[in-house]
Amino acid sequence: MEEKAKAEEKKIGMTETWLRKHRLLYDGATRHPLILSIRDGTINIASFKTWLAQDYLFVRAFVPFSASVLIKAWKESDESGDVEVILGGVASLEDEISWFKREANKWGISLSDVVPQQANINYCRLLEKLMSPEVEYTVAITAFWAIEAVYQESFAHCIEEGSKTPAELKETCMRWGNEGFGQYCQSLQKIADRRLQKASDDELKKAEVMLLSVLEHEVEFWNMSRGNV
Ligand SMILES: Cc1ncc(CN)c(N)n1
Repeated sequence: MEEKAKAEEKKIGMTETWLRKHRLLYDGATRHPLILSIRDGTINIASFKTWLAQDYLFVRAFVPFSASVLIKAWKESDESGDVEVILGGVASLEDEISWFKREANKWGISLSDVVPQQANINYCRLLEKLMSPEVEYTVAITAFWAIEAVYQESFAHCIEEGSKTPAELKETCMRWGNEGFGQYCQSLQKIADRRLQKASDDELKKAEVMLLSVLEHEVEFWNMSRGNV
């Protein structure tokens, strides 16, 4: 039976079907040693600072990518509600960038001196490719959901009961691990599932390959902090 029919039979979306199929890679992205070290309190602060500085640069590139998804939703979506959901995400990025600046200041990081590492350059390149008008909305929204979901799952794990996350890192974990962000990710997942249900086989293949690419880039992104271990 083809995957789409299997998903329908099990009453789960295509994204969940893919996450089950690629569990190992998804766990690699959401249960990375950096995340586990935050959760168990053994984090090396230099690793955290590397992640923070690199992620600031990533988020700056994530702004135009998010805007490009918004444009695709406006042009291609069959449901007007998609625009509101994505707009909410775009709007929150201004606050996120301000937060990065404050947080960097707190840790004595000069953001203007941060040089992007190769994994970051590669990931930002992927975002740029996704911004192309040739990339279908279905593929772009799948990537958008996956990028946000990895952070949500990762940081939510650090604030679950029993975690020993250091007090000074709790705010960072709350930023992506909070319930509101979780609901936003679920809304994105619903949009992606709705689009994938109607997608052609060719689009489905492209979206699945894109999901794998996002997960691989996320793992590489976390790995940058290993230079400090
Ligand atoms: C690498 C990365 N991936 C995802 C997110 C969440 N927007 C982020 N800030 N940085």
